Amino acid sequence: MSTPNLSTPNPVTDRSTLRDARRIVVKVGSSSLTDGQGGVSIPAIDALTRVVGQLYHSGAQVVLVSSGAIAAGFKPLGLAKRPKDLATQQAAAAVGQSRLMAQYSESFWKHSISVAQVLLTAEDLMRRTQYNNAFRSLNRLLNLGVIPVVNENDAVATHEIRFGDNDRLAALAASVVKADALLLLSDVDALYDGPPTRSGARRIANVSAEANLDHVSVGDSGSAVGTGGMVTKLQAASIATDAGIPTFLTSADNAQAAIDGEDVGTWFDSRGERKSARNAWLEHMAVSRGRIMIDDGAVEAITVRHRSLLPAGLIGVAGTFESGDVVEVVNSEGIVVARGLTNYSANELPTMVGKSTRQLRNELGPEYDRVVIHTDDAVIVKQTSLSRDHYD
Ligand SMILES: Nc1ncnc2c1ncn2[C@@H]1O[C@H](COP(=O)(O)OP(=O)(O)O)[C@@H](O)[C@H]1O
Ligand SMILES: N[C@@H](CCC(=O)OP(=O)(O)O)C(=O)O
Repeated sequence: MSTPNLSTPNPVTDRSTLRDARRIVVKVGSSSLTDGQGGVSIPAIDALTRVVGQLYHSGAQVVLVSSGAIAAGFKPLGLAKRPKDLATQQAAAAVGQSRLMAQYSESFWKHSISVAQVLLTAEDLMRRTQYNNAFRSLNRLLNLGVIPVVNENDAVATHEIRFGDNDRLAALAASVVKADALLLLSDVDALYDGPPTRSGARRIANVSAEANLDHVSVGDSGSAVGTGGMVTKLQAASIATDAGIPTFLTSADNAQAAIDGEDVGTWFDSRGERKSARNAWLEHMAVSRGRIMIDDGAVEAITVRHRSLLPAGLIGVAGTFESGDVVEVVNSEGIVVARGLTNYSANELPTMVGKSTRQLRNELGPEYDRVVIHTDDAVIVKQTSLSRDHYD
């Protein structure tokens, strides 16, 4: 595994981190921005921009990840409720997104703040060059004193290339811009140990390790416009905290209290080490082109001893990839244990399976005296059983 390029000695457990964050990603859900009938809620956006504006004027750089395009677009299209089919959702998003942006521009301008619309698809973060572009553009906007308002590019995103939820998009954006904190604002004031509609559900104030979630049951969205419910918020918190970014979940109404360090919401501690953006990209965003299957000895070597992957540990290869592409490394049961950049193509690897580097050098020449995946080009994947990608 690569050595993280930034490190903090202890996990960040202090709620004042939010107030002190110099760069922060704030994500707000559809139900907190729209009126439920398919229109933008001006009072809600005014209230949000007041809080975010205060953060900004205290010296923080803020990226706002805003949902609500679809929820703000169905009334103007004459629809009574959120459409279910993709084409109508795309149409509603195209209409709603411009209405949302118009309101953001007006509300933020009352605080002398300019905003910029940044629409991303999952693909923009999957390919390394596009990922670098996204970073460069967001970074420049922030340094120019602009608040980027990010949403998924719903008007063109198809099922295949969709994030589908802005919670994970926000966590990935936080990693892209190397944020100090992620603030998730929803219609619920905290994570509860069960859906909050269940009587006796109790607030969880702090999550310091994934084990704290063992007794927690989460459900779908409680509103007619939200997507993902609490599941995607926990995924987002996991992505961000794993990348060294502490995460706070509360309601839009509690945003100011959260920033003031009050005992509201749920605080997710970062897991100590700050991951390099490259490793976060490899683990969560990069699209893999194939799979390399390895034996138990190789699994131990790369996941426990952090060694490079040698051809001797290979047991199989699937997919179509070139040298330099991202591949998943799976154990003999097909469970993904790592992701990394391969030094060989899918055509070259089958002849190398199980052979020592010396044997390969003798048989194929000195250019085959290389590891399959260098430890600096790999990330170890925890508890992943499903692949996100598909191969022929
Ligand atoms: N364990 C839980 N704790 C808190 N909320 C939960 C839980 N399980 C399900 N939920 C639901 O998740 C909803 C928030 O998700 P969602 O509607 O997608 O919000 P948003 O639109 O803000 O992204 C809450 O309104 C709540 O009904
Ligand atoms: N990109 C979509 C929102 C997707 C989404 O995650 O919504 P939400 O659960 O309200 O944060 C939109 O703008 O309508």
